[in-house]
Amino acid sequence: MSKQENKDKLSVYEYAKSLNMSSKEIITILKRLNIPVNNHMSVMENDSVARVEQFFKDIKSNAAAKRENTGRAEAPAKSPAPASAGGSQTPKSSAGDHSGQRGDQGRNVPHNQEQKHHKNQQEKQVSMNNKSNNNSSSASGSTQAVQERSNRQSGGSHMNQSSRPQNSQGNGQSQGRGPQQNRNQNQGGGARNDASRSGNNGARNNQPNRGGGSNGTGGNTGYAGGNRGQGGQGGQNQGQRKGNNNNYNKSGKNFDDNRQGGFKNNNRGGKGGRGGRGNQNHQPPREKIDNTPKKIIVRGTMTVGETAKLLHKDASEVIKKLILLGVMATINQELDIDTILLLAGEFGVEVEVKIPVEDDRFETIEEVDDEADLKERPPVVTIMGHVDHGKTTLLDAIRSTNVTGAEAGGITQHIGAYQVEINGKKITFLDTPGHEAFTAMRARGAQLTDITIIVVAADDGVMPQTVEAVNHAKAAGLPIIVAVNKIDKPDANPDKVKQELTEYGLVPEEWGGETIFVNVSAKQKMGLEDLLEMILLVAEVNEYKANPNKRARGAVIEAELDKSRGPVARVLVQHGTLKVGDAFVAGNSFGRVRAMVNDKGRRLKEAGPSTPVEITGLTEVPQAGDPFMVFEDERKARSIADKRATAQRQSDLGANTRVTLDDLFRHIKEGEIKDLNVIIKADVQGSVEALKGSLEKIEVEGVRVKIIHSGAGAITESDVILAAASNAIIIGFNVRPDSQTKATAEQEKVDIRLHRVIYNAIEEIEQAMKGMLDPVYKEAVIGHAEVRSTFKISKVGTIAGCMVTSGKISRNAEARLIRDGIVIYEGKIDSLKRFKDDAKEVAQGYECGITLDNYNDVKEGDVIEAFIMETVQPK
Ligand SMILES: Nc1nc2c(ncn2[C@@H]2O[C@H](COP(=O)(O)OP(=O)(O)OP(=O)(O)O)[C@@H](O)[C@H]2O)c(=O)[nH]1
Repeated sequence: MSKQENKDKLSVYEYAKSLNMSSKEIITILKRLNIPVNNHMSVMENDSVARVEQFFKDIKSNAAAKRENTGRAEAPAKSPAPASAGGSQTPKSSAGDHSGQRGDQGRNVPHNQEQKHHKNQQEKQVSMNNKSNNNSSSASGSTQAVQERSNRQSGGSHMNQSSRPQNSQGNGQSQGRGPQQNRNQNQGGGARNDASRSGNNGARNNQPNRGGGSNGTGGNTGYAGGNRGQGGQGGQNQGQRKGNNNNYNKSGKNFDDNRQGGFKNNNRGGKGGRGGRGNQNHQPPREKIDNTPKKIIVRGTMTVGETAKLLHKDASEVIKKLILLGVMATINQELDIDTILLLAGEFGVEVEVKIPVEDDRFETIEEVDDEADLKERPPVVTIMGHVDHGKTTLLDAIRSTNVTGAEAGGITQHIGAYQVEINGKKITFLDTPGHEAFTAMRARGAQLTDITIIVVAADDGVMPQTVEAVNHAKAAGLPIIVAVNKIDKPDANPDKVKQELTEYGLVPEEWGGETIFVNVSAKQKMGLEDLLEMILLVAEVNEYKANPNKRARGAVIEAELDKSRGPVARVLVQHGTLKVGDAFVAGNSFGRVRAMVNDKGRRLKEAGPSTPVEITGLTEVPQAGDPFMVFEDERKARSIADKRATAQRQSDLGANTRVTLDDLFRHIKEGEIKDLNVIIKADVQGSVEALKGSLEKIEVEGVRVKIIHSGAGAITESDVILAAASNAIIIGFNVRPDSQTKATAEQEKVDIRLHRVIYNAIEEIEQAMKGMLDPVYKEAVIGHAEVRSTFKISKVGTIAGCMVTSGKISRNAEARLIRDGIVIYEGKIDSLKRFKDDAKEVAQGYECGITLDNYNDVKEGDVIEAFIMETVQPK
């Protein structure tokens, strides 16, 4: 607890995270305690923390007292064996961790497996405490603090049964720990750190997954968890959270492993006593013969009433149990699966969770493999850079010089990517150079690339698209290697390139930075080996790995309809191994791999991670960037493809999933957004810098503005694609998108905000982040007219002879004059005439004369955009 106080003030979110709970749960508790709280970003005052802690304690002690009573009443003569005393459950496999653990402490048995479990247990405890216990040493005092806290949350509760009889035996847990146990504690801590760095803690630790309970990080079982004293339940619940992924991966077998299997395995942890390991030899005999089922199957959330029915209990009995678990519920209240698991555990009922995995959204299935199953794989590289700086030449040069001996002479085939070999290691190059293609793929959800090479011509230096490429690579969070090309040219100046790139955060290693620069000449084939070696170096540092021993998944690089072979897809296998005969889904199409050819034109039977292959056997042509995955049979693949097609149709019609300023606050409130990604385009660099500087200073409740790209010039399609891929909004200052860009933005649902006053742009963002943006008016462009000629008439000014090219121009609309994508005037239309007559409006395809209010510098080729301000229904 004292550690808690030492902490700097945390937000609800951070606090919840430190307890492995959700913000929602903490907010519920705060509300229940009448502590004012707004959302997950609200600050947790020390007092609030203390009260929440107290709340946990109260619940815990209530539960302990209650259990003690029940324990006495139900099993007075129970064996002191720790696990069996814990009420109804003696965990089987996964629960074995907990029970074994308790046993360990008492017995100090240096049994390997049990130690492992023990370690896992510690890991979990520590990881739950990651805020406060980083410094916690092996001293059992601090251990106790750690445990105490973890106990409050979830599985830890079973450790905490100090009030229970069996603990008299197992009290070594935290106080009487022998040296060996202390060491374990340390190991646990260390492991936790590792794991959490990888963002993967539970999963990694879970490796054998036998100990679902202690391994799972799903301590997020809610404050209710504090009550559950039963190890088995704890195990059950936590394991289930993560078990989903782990089971999938570790099995090494394919299909079903991501489904209920995961739950099922872990659930056994919740089962009372059946098959308990070794020393947990006796299961407490059921005291009363009742009709409580041994096992229930849960397929999703249920109301209290439904749960009670399933458990063959009275609703009142269930509600009572829930109160003890810290959940105030009415009969019609929905219970989430975690709570149902807890509840069932309280009644000693095993739960099998059968949540239909959304196979149709298979790209979202996260797979976490056992470290042991991961094998090194070739890095996947994309080449980007300014036009004519030599991307294609470089790709060709690498390809032609680095084919392996055996393959030399083979006919190379364009399959969207190719592999070269150097020093016995392979590198995969995607051979559609350019950041647009790269980001377009990313926008479709395909993250194919590991490393980007930015090609800069040494005689030309950093150009606009070089900067774009750098920003696109950075937005994707990828390592960058700079290939300074054309060094054979007499006017080549590689140092200038280095100098220029420092401005964009790419500082060469020799200047103290971290970016690798390699001088090459694609044309003369100089420096290519260096470049490849540097790629391998980056790959080595980043340890790109994949598990080849599972069903394949990856993404479509490109696809087309071949006259003789039907739909052909070129895919990059990213995980697993793709085999001829595999049934698969690619995007919304499906098929069975009929034939598979590599980039050398050779037929393959199998293709492992990072291998590009061309496959035939599809029913339709998928799109570049579509995810693909292998399924157990064609029937399944067909049904998934169908579902995906339907879902896509619906989402095409449906809501906008991209962030917009109008719904930004909602995203922030729901914790979906940590950074507001922004792309800035302005007429001059000065304005870009000014906007950048001001926007970067904005911070509202921990959410910051992150400028992912900026530049002077019109808003381009590439900007829109980057925004779509990075969930960004675009701010245009005195610039406009052209019509094609606008159409793409509409299609991709990218929010473009155009301003002429910097202050307004900043204020708009700030207000949106605070949820105060309530746009009453929104601009609606009604038409465009192109200036075909101009006439100067004294006293009137310059009349623009125009052709209305889209929509209409209305006399009372507002107008802006655009020259080369840049807004040079914004104001009112002064007069609108058809021939000599005043006109109210002029439609597309008609000529008209326009004068602008107080503005005469109109030139041929300018575009007049007419717009009106419309009221917007507040969302
Ligand atoms: N001297 C010299 N010329 C080169 C070198 N690399 C490429 N070039 C030339 O530069 C021109 C452009 O090369 P590309 O490979 O087409 O450039 P790119 O970046 O792929 O161009 P886009 O596909 O249009 O974006 C060609 O005429 C090449 O022959 C080099 O190392 N030295």
